[in-house]
Amino acid sequence: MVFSSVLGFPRIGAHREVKKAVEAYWAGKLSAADLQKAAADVRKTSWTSLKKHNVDLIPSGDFTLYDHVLDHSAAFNVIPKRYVGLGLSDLDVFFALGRGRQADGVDVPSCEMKKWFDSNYHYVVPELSEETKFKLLYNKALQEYNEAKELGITTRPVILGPISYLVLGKASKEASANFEPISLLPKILPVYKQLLSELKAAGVDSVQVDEPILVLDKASDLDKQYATAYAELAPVAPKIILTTYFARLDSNINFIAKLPIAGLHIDLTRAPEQLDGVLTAIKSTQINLSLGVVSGRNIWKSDFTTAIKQGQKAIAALGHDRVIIATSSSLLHTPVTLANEKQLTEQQKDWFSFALEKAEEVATIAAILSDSQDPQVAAALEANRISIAKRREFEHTSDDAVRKRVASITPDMYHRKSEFAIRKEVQATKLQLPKFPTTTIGSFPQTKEIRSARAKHGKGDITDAEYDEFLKKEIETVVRFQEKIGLDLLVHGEPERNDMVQYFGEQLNGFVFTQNGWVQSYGSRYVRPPIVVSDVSRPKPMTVKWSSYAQSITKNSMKGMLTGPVTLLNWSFPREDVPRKLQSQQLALALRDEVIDLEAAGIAAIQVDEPAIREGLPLRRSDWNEYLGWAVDTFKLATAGVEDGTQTHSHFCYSDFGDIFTSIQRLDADVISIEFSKSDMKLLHTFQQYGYSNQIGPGVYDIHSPRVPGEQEIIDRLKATLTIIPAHLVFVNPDCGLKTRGWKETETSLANLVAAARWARANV
Ligand code: MET
Ligand SMILES: [Zn+2]
Repeated sequence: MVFSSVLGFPRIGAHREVKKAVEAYWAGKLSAADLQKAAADVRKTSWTSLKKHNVDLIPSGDFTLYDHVLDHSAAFNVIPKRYVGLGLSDLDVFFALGRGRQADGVDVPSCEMKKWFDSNYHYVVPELSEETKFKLLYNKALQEYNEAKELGITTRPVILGPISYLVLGKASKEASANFEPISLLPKILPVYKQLLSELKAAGVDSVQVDEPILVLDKASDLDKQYATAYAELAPVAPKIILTTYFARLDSNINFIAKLPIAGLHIDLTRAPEQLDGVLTAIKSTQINLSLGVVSGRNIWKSDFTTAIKQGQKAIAALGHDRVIIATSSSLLHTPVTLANEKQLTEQQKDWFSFALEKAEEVATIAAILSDSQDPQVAAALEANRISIAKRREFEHTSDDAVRKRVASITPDMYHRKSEFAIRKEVQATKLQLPKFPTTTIGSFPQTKEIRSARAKHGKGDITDAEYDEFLKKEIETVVRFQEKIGLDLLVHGEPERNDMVQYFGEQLNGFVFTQNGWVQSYGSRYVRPPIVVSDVSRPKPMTVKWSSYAQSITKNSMKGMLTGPVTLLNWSFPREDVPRKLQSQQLALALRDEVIDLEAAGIAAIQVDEPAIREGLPLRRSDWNEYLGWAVDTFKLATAGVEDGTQTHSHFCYSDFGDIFTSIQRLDADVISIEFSKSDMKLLHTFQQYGYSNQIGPGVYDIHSPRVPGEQEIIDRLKATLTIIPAHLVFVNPDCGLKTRGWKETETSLANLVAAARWARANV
C-alpha cells in the first residue's frame, strides 16, 4: 500500500485568521489565551480537512505564530541576551525576537530575517555562539501531536533537523572570530534526543525531520556530522523520515543512504532527474522513499500521468510498501484552498490546485498507485487527464507580437549610452542633489484610510474619479511631508499600490489574480502572488500618471518607482510550460516601455526594485551562471533605454549579497539601496573589495520594526559606512519601503535620518 503525505500545511488560516489574531494581540485587543485559541482552531481545521481528504501522513508541529525556525530557537533557549530579563512573557519574548519591541521602556530591535532558501518566505536567523546554552524549554512538536490526538487525528510531527538548524543560524556578536555554528552540534544533540525521545514515549510512530540544507553544495562537507548526529538520534527517536526539498541531492545521496533513517523524502518537482540515482543508492537499504510529486511551490494542478510514472518506477525498484506519495515540500508556500475563489473563471479554476486540492492530489495518486478499485479514484484520474489536456491546449496559444519582440532584442538594448562616470556628471547637473542625498525606498505608510478607500473602490462604492482624487491627496500629503522634513529625492509614496507585484500584474496582460490566495511572507505579512498564465505585455502606461502628478506639485526631483522583471517573476507563480528566462524578458520589455514613458514625462530618477533577485538563485552553484545571466540582462533590458541624465536606481533587501556581487555591479544602476541595517559592516567591506563603483545607499535603519532609530544611532551607522565607501557615492535612506509602518514612527525616524545626513554634510 502506498501512503500519501503532506509535508506541512499553510499556517495562516483560509481567511487569514492567524494574521488577524496575532495583530489583534499585538494591538492589545486580544488576550494571549484567545490568541492561542484562534491558533488551535486553525490547526484543527487543517488537520480535519487533511484527514477528510484521506491523507495518510498528516503533519503536526509545523504551525507557527510567526516563523517555524524561530519556534525552534525559542524552544531551544536560543534567545540572545538582549531579550532576556525585560520582564516579558515567553510569548512576548518570542514576538520581540521576530519583530522587535518598543514599548513600556523596552527597546529591542528584531533579529535578522533571511529568505528561506529560494522562496519568498523569511525565517528568523538563530544567533549562536560558544556561549549558547541549549535547553529544551518545551516540546512544541509533542504538544501539537497530543492536541491532534485528542481530536482523534494521528499525525506525523515535523521538526527542523539539527544540522539544518545550525547551518541556517549565524554567529552572534558574542561569538569568537572563527566560530562556526555547526561546531555546536555536540551541544545541541542532547536537546534533539530529549525532544525525539519524548515523542517516542508518547507513541509517535514516525517523525518528519527536515534537513533542507542537504540540497545545498555545502552539505557535502557535512557527511561526518550527519553520520554522527543521526547515529545518536535514531535509537531514541520514532522512525525518522529525513526530508529534503527545493533541489537535488546529487552526491550527498551517497552518505544519506548510509544513515540510520526509516525514510527519505526527495523533491521530484524541482529535480525529477534525481530519482534514478536515489533509487539505486537506497535500493539495498531499508530506507523508504517519499516522492515529492505534487509541487509545494507552485499552484498548477499536478499532471497525474507524470507522478504515476515516477511512482511506478519507485515501486518497481522498492516495492509498494517502501513508497510514499507526497507534496514536494511544505505547502506553506501555496494558498489554502481554491474553494474561496469566486472570481476565477471555470477555465482558470480548472488549471490550479492550492494546498487543500494538493492534499487531495497526493491522496488520489497514492490510491492509484495502490491499485485502488474505487470508482471515485478512477474518475479523479480521468478528470485530471482532461484538465491537463485542456491546459496544454491553452498553453499553445501565444501572443505572436510579444514573442517576435523578444526574438528581435538587440545587444545594444542592454547598455546605457555612456558609462557611469559620465552619467554621474550629467545627472549631478540635472538633479542638483546635495552631498549625502537623502531619499526613501518608495512606499509610505499604507494607512487604514488608504486600504479602506482601495477596498471601497474595488467594490464600486466610490467612483474612479473619487478614488483618483483620494490618491492625489495622499500623494500630496506625502510630498509635502518630505519637503517639510527636508528629504532631497522625493517619492510619491505608492498609495495606489496594493502590493508591489500585484499592482503591476493587474495592469499587464498575461496575469491572473486570486481573491484569497494569501501566502505567508514573514510573520503576519502575507502576499497574494499573481499567476503568470500567458505571454506578458503592457497595454498602457502603469505609473506615469501618479509620478508625473507628484512631480507637478514639487520643485524637488521625483523618483519614479517600478518593480523589476525578475522580482515580478519571482514573486508570482510562474508558468511551467516556458522557461523563466522568456517570462522575464517579456516583463522587461513591458517595463522598458514604462521607464521610457516616465522619462518622457519628466521624471529624472527611476527606481526599479529587484529585492527578489537573490532568492531566485538556484540552490546549486553549478546552475547559478545561467540564472544570473538572464536575470541581470533582463534588468538591464528594462532600464538601459534612458538618456545619460536619467538616474536609475535599484533596491535590494534580504539579500545575501556575497553570492551576487559581480552581478549587482553588472546591473549598472546609477544608485542602489541595500538592506544593511541588520547585517554587519562585513557586507560593505565586501562591496568595496569587489570594487563596487556606482552610488550606494546602505539602509541606515530597519523599517521592518516599529522601533525608531535615534539620530546618533544613524550618525554612527553613517560614520561606519564612510570608513568604507567614498563619501561622494553615499546616499542616505532607510533599508526598505515604509508601507508597513505607521506615520508616527515614520515621521520621527525620517527626521532623524535627515538630521544625520545634515550632520554628515557639515562634518565629513
Ligand atoms: C520589498 S522592497 C519594497 C520596495 C518598494 N518600492 C517599497 O518601497 O515598498
Ligand atoms: Zn525592500
